[in-house]
Amino acid sequence: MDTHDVSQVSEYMQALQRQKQTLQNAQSRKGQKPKPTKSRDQIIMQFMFRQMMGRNGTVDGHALRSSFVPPAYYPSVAPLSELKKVLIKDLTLETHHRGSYILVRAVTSTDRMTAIMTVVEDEKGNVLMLQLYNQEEQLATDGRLVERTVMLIKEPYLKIMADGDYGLRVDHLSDIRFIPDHDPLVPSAWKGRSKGHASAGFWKIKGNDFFNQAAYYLAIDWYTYSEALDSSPTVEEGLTIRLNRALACLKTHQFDAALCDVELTLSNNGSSEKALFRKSQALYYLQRFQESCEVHKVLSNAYPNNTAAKSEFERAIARLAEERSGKYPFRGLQRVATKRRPPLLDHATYTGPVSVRATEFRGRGLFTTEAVRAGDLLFCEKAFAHAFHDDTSETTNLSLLMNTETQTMTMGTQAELISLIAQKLYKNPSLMSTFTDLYHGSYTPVDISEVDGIPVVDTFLIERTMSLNCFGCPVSSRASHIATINENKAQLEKIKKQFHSCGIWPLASYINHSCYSNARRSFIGDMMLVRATQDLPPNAELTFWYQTPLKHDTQIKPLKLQHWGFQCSCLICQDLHETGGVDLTKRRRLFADLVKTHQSLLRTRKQSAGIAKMEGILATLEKTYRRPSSEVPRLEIWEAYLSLAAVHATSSQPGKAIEFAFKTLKSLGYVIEGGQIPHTPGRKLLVREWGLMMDGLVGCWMILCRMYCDVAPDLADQAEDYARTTYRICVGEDETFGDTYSRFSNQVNGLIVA
Ligand SMILES: C[S@@+](CC[C@H](N)C(=O)[O-])C[C@H]1O[C@@H](n2cnc3c(N)ncnc32)[C@H](O)[C@@H]1O
Repeated sequence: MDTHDVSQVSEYMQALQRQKQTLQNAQSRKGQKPKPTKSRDQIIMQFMFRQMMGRNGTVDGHALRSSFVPPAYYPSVAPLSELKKVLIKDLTLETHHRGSYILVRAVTSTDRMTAIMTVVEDEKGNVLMLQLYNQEEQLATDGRLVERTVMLIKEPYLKIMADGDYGLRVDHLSDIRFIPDHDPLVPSAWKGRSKGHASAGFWKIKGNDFFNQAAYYLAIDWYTYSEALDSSPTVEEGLTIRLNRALACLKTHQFDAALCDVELTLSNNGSSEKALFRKSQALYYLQRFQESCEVHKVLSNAYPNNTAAKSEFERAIARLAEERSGKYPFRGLQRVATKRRPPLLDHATYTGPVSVRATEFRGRGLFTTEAVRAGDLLFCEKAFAHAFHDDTSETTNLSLLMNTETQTMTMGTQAELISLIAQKLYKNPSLMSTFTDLYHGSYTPVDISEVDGIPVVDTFLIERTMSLNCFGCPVSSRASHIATINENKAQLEKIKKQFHSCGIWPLASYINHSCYSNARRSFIGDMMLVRATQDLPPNAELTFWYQTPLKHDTQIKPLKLQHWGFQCSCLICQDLHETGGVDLTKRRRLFADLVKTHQSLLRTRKQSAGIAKMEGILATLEKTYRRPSSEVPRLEIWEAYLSLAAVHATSSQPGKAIEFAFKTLKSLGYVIEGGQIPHTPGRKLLVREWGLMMDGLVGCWMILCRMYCDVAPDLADQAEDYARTTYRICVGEDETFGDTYSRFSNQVNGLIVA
């Protein structure tokens, strides 16, 4: 949704076709034995040369990676004890070697492209390229994967790589294990100097050394040896080691594991200060704020002088309050979102009056649980995962993600988002169902969630789910709103690029699409806010746009929603479908004429002829609609009306300006009572029914407010209130309304920021 889909762009379609051809060629060799054309030394030299030479193509001056999603295959769900060891010579091309595992050792350092790459050898000294997908970047830098690291790959997949060489490709995090030196699986020829019988204290000190060097994964390994080996730690030592490991787990975002370690410590010593503190932290980062506060309560009673714990307690209390009330310090959120990179905000999810239920025809949907008013906050959700693209930075994480099976291509941070989700689930399996419950089309996942005590994470399930549920997002909807209103091309272009950032918001993912939507999403950093755009009764199904219908310069035609496998059947789409060919052709012609006349009106000083022409076209265009606008909004004409309202406001014609502002609102389905000129004092301005929500409507209400100041002052505040509500819906909050709009602005639409 709002991602940069380039599936229909010919330049990229060719790349997709080429990739398909490469795959087909590779498939034709499936099952064959590889015929190596390069010696071990040549493969290693070539890899090191590429490491030195650097990267591939650029887009808009930025390096662009291509990321190909291979044909989907399942992660290994077999316990290691059931797998048979094989060597490189036993592998065949384009084959998933089910029932086997291979043990390899890195013979080079790593290189980071779309995957982390290294050359590996088996026990016979034969070598292959190894491509590890979806791993966190630190894997290549924090000491976990260096020359001589031993790895076990379950059910290995040997493929022909893009350059024709052979490589082991690992897409699923749970298919690879990094094997410590002391492990019995490591062949004696590869073992370093054995430290197998050192004391628990020795292992702990080694772990602490790594911890102090911020090599947290290695620290965890050493702490773990001290438990696993026969080093007979004392009870005291065992508890300390667990506590240290819990801290290293917190540092590496393995909150489930941290909880597990502290729980064990607390079962021995229920009042351990460190264990309580670490527990409260793990719960906080798992967003279990209520539980975190409960642990903090115990902690603060037992250790009232722990100042660090006190401030963390305050933080947890603030999150709990947000979670319960939906009240946020929005101005502060906006400030942090524009400064922090990536713009990840430390705030809680608020779930308002909504719940997920089955719909009649479109799977599950999100419904109101009570009556809500236009502008009400339905929920404010922290991203489950968020991949940020910083357009101002020299380095980039942009990639072209291509899936030949689903024929889709997106330009942006989707490839990174897949990796982030995979890592999060692998590290915290307690969060698995939040993501895997989301809609994933026809993909059938494996039904095993854990093997040998390790979570099974299916990258292809993540990819399918991500592609159907991912939202493109700006850093702040306020910035996009301002750029839209200013029609600042350069800024709009920049904002559009920011939609290369994307994320997953699970609750929002249950909202189905309708062009005639009744809810709207906005973003502040990685928080998505969804507000009602209409007054809604209880049990109303919420809908928003997957794509904005009829954006500037687009044709009158239904949205392309094939990617999600449905056609919109809302009233607008039904009406478009039912409108006869003659009327539609006429509407298209008139619309094109309107856009042209509008553009020349903006360029000329002598506006009267242009205004008259536009009014004439609009009057004829109105006749091509069969149903009243209160039933079916008229998406093609509201902008022209708004423009005319602005023109009349500029030339101090309040009557005309108010008339066209009302026509703008009416064309979008609004039903308004009162407010017409001449005004009867005491008669209120009331939106009886809200129509479609557009950014431009804030300015429309501000035009009304300013005109009323002259001709019906008692209505000015009401119009401004509607402007504020409209702003709140579009931007997410209204704390910054006064910083953005004013009735005393130089611009007729009230905007006061450039
Ligand atoms: C992001 S999910 C929305 C939640 C989904 N309905 C569920 O059951 O989880 C997107 C999928 O919902 C369905 N969907 C959304 N809007 C729809 C609509 N207007 N008509 C039919 N199906 C729709 C499509 O299957 C689409 O691929």
